[in-house]
Amino acid sequence: MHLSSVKDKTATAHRADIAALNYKMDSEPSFLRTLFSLILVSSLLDSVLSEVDACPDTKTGLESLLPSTMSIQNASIESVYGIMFDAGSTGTRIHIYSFTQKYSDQLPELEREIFESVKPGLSAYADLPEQGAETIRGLLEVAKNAVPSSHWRKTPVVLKATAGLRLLPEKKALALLSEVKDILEESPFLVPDNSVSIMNGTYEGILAWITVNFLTGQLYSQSKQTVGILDLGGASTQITFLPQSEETLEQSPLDFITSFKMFHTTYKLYTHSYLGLGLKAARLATLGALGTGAVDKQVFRSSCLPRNMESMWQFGGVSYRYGGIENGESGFKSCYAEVLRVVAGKLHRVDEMKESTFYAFSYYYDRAADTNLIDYDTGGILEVRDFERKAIEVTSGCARLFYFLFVITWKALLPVAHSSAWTSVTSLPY
Ligand SMILES: Nc1nc2c(ncn2[C@@H]2O[C@H](COP(=O)(O)OP(=O)(O)O)[C@@H](O)[C@H]2O)c(=O)[nH]1
Ligand SMILES: [Ca+2]
Repeated sequence: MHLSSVKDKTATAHRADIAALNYKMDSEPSFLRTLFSLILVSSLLDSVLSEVDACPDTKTGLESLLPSTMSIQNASIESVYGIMFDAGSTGTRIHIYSFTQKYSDQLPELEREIFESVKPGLSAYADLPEQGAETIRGLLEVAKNAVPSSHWRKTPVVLKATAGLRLLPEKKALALLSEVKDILEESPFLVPDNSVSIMNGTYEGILAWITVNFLTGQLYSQSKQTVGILDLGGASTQITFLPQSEETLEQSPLDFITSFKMFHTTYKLYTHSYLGLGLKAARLATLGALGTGAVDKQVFRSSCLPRNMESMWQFGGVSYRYGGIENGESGFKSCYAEVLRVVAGKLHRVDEMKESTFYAFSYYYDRAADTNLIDYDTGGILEVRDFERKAIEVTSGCARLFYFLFVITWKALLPVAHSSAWTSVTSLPY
């Protein structure tokens, strides 16, 4: 099964009837923008999120994650606003949404989204929580300009952190969140209880799956041919799909299967977030630099890099020197073996994925576009083996820094590393 995919390059706001939820990819080319918005808006509803339980066979209130619940606390027939921070491992992004509700008995429509981002992410300020929280203050200024002052006090603001903070020692993560909460509370916006937290990896996967499948029309179609999702972030990677085979349900680890009820249907999803196997965290592990902190003058070497290459790289607020192995091995084969050691024993593979269709985004998209596997503007359809082919190509070519990044991207696909699996690479535009 093929799916076309698009990348919405329009940075400008568009009108999208998210209430109707009847997007078809052909008829709504900018649906991907809406897609990410939905994930985030769903997350705005913290009370709802707290009902989602990752335990197997738990019925949840996920119906209420749908836009029908977006008439949050400040609903009226005028515009309503919501502010969502996505505190990712590589950057913090603010999404400011406005909705309109023409008639009080109708659902609100997404009218506009304003987006801004800063780098690095909060986790880079693990030892400087106040400074980290200041990055939020800057983004809140954008929100103050976007939301009319008459609406500030009724506009909820929520921050969800992902894998960067999950990887930090709890004390440091909590210190950051507490500073951030203080900054939000100093702002003129509405700060609901529990508005600043770390989102668990299972929610992250489920929300992305729900959103993609709503927007592709699968959840309310008769056939319910849902698609899986693959999200490759900086510090974690999520895979979520609806198993068709009993074998998958029976043979998967218990905590990979999550049940929830939505629209009178119970979904049993396979979902897992691999913490530490995001693109950047996996690269650190391959370099042997994970958890070493700032090591002065040490150069972390890998056969994934050209022999004579040496450079600096930053992740999570730490600078690393890294380079190739002079007079040593270099190239795809040895690089592959190195990366294999990092993922060995950590990945769960399921046979039925061979036949499945996935939507892949984040670094899957970025790297595929960077290496011309897909068009940056329109996305494309790929098979896992296309990533592999490209990895071989760039590692055996001239000294391209890319290739290190690339092999990891490909390895990170291993949860679905059956080369016949179709992957529709899509982008969630900024
Ligand atoms: N298109 C788009 N991509 C995003 C957005 N936010 C994050 N990304 C992508 O996510 C990747 C970075 O992951 P990040 O969220 O920082 O790390 P995580 O905490 O491990 O999920 C990059 O590929 C980004 O391009 C967004 O709002 N839109
Ligand atoms: Ca992310």
